[in-house]
Amino acid sequence: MPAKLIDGAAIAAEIRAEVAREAAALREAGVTPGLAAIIVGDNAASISYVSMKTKACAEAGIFSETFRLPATATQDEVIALVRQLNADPRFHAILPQLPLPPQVNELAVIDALDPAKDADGLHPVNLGKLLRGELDGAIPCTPHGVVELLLRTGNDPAGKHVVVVGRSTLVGRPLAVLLSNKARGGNATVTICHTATPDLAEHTRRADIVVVAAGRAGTLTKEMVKPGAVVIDVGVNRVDAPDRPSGYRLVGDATLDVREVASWVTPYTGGVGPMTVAMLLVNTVKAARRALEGRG
Ligand SMILES: Nc1nc(=O)c2c([nH]1)NC[C@@H]1CN(c3ccc(C(=O)N[C@@H](CCC(=O)O)C(=O)O)cc3)C=[N+]21
Repeated sequence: MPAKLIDGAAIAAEIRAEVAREAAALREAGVTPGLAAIIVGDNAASISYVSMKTKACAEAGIFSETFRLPATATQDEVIALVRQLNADPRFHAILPQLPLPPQVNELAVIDALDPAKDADGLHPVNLGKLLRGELDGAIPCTPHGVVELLLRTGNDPAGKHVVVVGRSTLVGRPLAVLLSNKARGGNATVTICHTATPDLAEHTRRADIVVVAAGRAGTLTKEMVKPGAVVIDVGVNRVDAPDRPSGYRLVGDATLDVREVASWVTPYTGGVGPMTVAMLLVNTVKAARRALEGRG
């Protein structure tokens, strides 16, 4: 039986509707949740992603504004903008869209954020809280979205063996922490691998759930998946497609044939991507709630 496709777009819409109800309650209490997005330069993908995010904010009743700096902006200029937004009470969350130009150190920009306004959950204070199992702060959006996809398709990771392929600070490592925490969405047995792991297939074949977040097409193939396992594909890779007007198409880190053996898989689009956006909105209303309750 072919795998069922996980409808990330539908689950994300469900979460955005929950966020909209929370945003309405916050407005009722006198606080309009606000998100500030920062784009440095003219990267077309960044502009498109941020416009998806601000559109999602508008639909959920979250105020948002995008701040643009030229591609030549210095690190000090970016940090000055972050500090200005840290002090601006209209914004409860700040999103410096990545990647930043080479002259700007991304970690330095993230470190300059008020941890209470960290939309992505990437500030060291929030990553540290995550490691301590304190989940009241911002949680990295893509890992959080992966956990919600599992929970909301009846694939609670508790008691399962999850193999995460990819060790990035953005996805793989925070995901492994979330899955192993003693909390909702956690209690799994977690193995972290990467593309240089010897005998990667030996590990992935033992998994009840495989999450591929390696950033390389073809990382996970059918032979590497246990029959009936769940496959979550976080990868976004461009491959040449001369037949397309754009000249490329997007594929994940898993090959399509994993669908012949898995029980559930995420599609290349409409899977994890829309969840990343939904969880950004979750972090924004959580930050507004903390500010309202004086926990900011
Ligand atoms: N500070 C920061 N935070 C981020 O969360 C962040 C970032 N920088 N930089 C770039 C990556 C990428 N990212 C995506 C969000 C949504 C989709 C998404 O919804 N994709 C659609 C397809 C959209 C398309 O066709 O391009 C889908 O999967 O169905 C994908 C990728 C967030 N990122």
